[in-house]
Amino acid sequence: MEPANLLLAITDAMVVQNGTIALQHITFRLYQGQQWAITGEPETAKNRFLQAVAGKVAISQGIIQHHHATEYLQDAAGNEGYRSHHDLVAYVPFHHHFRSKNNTQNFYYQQRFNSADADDAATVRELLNTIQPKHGNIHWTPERAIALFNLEKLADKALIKLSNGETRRLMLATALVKNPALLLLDNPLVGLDVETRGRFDNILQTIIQSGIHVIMTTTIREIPDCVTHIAVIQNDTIAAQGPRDTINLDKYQQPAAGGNYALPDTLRHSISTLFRQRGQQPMKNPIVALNDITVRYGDKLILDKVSWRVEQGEAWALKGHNGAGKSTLLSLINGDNPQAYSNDITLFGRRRGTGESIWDIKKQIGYVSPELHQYFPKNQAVLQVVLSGYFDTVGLFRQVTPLQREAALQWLQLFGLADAVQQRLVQLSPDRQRLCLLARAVIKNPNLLILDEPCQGLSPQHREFFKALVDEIHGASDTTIIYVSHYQEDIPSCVQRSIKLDQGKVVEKTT
Ligand SMILES: Nc1ncnc2c1ncn2[C@@H]1O[C@H](COP(=O)(O)OP(=O)(O)OP(=O)(O)O)[C@@H](O)[C@H]1O
Repeated sequence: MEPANLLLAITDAMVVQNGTIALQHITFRLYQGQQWAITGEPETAKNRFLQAVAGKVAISQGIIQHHHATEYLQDAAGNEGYRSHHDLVAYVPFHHHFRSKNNTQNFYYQQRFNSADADDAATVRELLNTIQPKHGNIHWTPERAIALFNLEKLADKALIKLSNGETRRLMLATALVKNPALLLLDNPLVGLDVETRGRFDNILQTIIQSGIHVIMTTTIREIPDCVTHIAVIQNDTIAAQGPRDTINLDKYQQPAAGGNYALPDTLRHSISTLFRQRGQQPMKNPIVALNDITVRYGDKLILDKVSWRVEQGEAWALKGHNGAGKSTLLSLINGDNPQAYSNDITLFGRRRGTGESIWDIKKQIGYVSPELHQYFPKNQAVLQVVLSGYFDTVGLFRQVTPLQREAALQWLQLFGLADAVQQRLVQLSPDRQRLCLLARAVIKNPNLLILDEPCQGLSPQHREFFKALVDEIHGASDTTIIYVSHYQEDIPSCVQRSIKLDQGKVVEKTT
């Protein structure tokens, strides 16, 4: 007989993915009143842990018992309808799966910037109103969830129009409106700005006080105060678990997270060779010149008289809160926003709207962003994804040369993805998918690298690796860099200039 306060029991579970063991010997108990953080590395294993509890991946050995649902399932006896413990579990994944109103298509990546296309998308409130908890115990109404996540001003906005951070907040609200007993959060702080992260502990407290139990994956640096218990994953199993004050987290911090990561000499050599191999065409300055840029959708002003000049070889941080206008600004530079034509923009020494094609612009730019990651078709092989970076397409539709193929394999090797070359992107965990897209961004040795939250969801080790890589690329070439991050410590040291937006206005510039 299990104790009455045992809510979830996992016993000797194993998860196998693509023929490889992702997790094994997992034994875990969640008791009433406990809130758990699952930390450690790799991201894949943490992610699979949550997915196994959520029932998104099957365990191939062991048992998972949802005792929290016992009463709910017993109540069903004789009742209409099918009941499952899934009704009481809400899982917030890294990526959203919001669909258009007619439910037939996913959004596409530039859709947001073509506002006329957005009519098919439900609004925030409409989406929340469609969620019907299967049980009668409703505390979290759509309005309460909107208030908790500060979504009031966005409530009547189409989902597609939301910024990355706004979307993350909506995903959390969506899960809450399901009124779950168990809330599973996959890296919930990722993509949130400093202010929202500061409020996150209070938000979680409020959720917990309403009777919900939380299990979240997170990095060691970001375990919220209200977490009572910690499990540390190492490789494919739980290396330590227990009450928060009994776990010596220092033991599990990767040394690389200290910020002194140095690329091994062999890697540095490979990078400068890869960059020299292709060379860059001489460029006309300025790389970017924006003059009094204004972007508006309906009566909403998104960018308000923004001026900014970026010269070749400069490295800039683009800062600002969620919804400040950063991605919109970048969409003007990388050719994804039709409002570029009605503004005074010069790119790579040429005024926009003077006969250049979008492809002329894109071929100068290596780009990665949360939106690109979200919408990138994930059924292609990793090698193809990286190779598509040569052609600025989101799929590989052309023949590649043996040299290009060789370079792609080298980049994959550098990014630690050599074992995944033939796998489809979807088979990789989100952090490895991100690495693959980063390799895709750098492969053609672009004149301008636009890195919009490139480290989002990466492990501390991968983050440090990537920062060192950007420094190396910047040192080895005169690549211009625009870098967006909500974490100061994620910005590589070569990035010395910064511009900050607040509600679409430039409020700070450091040159
Ligand atoms: N087509 C559109 N119609 C109306 N509003 C829009 C549209 N596209 C974007 N917005 C709004 O413009 C604002 C700026 O969005 P943007 O994605 O540029 O922000 P951001 O600074 O990149 O935010 P984050 O840090 O969350 O990624 C947001 O409030 C967003 O909801």
